[in-house]
Amino acid sequence: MILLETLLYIIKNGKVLLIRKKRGLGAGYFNGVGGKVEDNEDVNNAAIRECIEEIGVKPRGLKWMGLLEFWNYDNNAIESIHFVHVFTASDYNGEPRESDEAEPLWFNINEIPFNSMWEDDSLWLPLILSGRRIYGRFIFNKWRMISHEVHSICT
Ligand SMILES: Nc1[nH]c(=O)nc2c1ncn2[C@H]1C[C@H](O)[C@@H](COP(=O)(O)OP(=O)(O)OP(=O)(O)O)O1
Repeated sequence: MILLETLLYIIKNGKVLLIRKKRGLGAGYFNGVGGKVEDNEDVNNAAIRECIEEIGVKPRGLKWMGLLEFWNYDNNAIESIHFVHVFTASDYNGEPRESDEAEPLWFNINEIPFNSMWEDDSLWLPLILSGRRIYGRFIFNKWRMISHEVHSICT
């Protein structure tokens, strides 16, 4: 199963807006807003739509910050491969609100709750928050990370 997905981080006044995910893959973890790209949708529009659906705000000033691959094995068989386009946004319209999918919360950029996030996030999110574009590939077995690589993208 190959999946195309998005993640978006709104960064404003030295803080980043995360969600506590309430259901689906990674439920209970803090993460950016995001989800699956729909048929005939580009990744930018998917990132905007997911933000509106999950926390009720329209992000502005979107920047494409990189591509992450999450390969999840179940012993020797591939269970899923996720291609995730990552964006930042510098502003938004509306007021963040909770939905049945997500609870939005602001964190200082240097106080990200990595202990309550996906294992891979501490390896790449600080780079993105410092303005670097990246490519990363993370290999999991039953969603426990077994190897990783992270590269800056030359611009
Ligand atoms: N290892 C990982 N680290 C990370 O930071 N985010 C990950 C991740 N593996 C998956 N994700 C993110 C990417 C994407 O935004 C989201 C996909 O989860 P889901 O399939 O539950 O999506 P949703 O249910 O929110 O999407 P929809 O079905 O479109 O509503 O999880």
